[in-house]
Amino acid sequence: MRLDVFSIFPEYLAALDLSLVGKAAKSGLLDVRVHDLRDWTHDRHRTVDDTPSGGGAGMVMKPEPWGEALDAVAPVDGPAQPRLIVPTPAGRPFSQELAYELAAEPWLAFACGRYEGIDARVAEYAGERMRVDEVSIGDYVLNGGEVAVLVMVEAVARLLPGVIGNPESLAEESHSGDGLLEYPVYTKPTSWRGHDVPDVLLSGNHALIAQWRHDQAVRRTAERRPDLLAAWGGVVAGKDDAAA
Ligand SMILES: CC(C)N1CCN(Cc2ccc(Cn3ccc4ccc(-c5n[nH]c(N)c5C#N)cc43)cc2)CC1
Repeated sequence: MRLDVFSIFPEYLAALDLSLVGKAAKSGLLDVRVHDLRDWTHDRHRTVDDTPSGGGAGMVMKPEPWGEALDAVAPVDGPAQPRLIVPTPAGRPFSQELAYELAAEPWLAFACGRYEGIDARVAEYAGERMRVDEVSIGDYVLNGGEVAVLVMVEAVARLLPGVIGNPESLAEESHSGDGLLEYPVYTKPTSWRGHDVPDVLLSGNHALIAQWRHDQAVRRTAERRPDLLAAWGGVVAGKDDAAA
């Protein structure tokens, strides 16, 4: 997979050189290219913003640098086009489902806006030749799209074959698989500062362990994400499961 990221703070994306995404890039599973949007400005101040049409607070990102950047990186007459992801508070919710969908794409491009956002004509223009998704990572306000891109790239990259060591763990995660939050995890020592690993996990009885983990997942989901529990609609083994 090829990933292009456009930002006026390219150093913000240095985190993509680290850990899981960094290893995937070094191994050739990912081709990550970060671009400074100001490379497509032509004035002395490398201007990327201007006042909002119609008035209002703040500044809006000018369309010209974006148009030139997209044309340079994904030429109109090129052999392929990326799927363009534009983080915005007004976007469709990012989800594990969308992460899986994006993980199947050969080429993604991310447009990191700043100020009050990007001139709307940029998405319109790009939409004439590539799929454009305006996406939000949650109902809270950030100052720009870079953090959202780091979130989405990590969520997508870890789904790519060969990126994480144990693909089986993907099936048991929250927001994947059975729709429940995952159960609490423990490791050694079995007793730590007066807190013990639950006995069932030391029993060696895999059926009991599986049931306990399921019950814990249902309880956690009921406590923290009742909306997921409703969607899950699964059979709760005992009436006390969710309350246990
Ligand atoms: C009335 C008028 C003055 N208000 C002006 C502020 N408007 C909302 C507003 C607020 C902040 C920003 C800053 N910003 C610039 C690019 C950008 C990309 C993503 C996000 C972002 N925030 N939260 C998320 N989940 C995001 C994602 N994904 C934020 C971004 C952009 C836009 C609401 C209207």
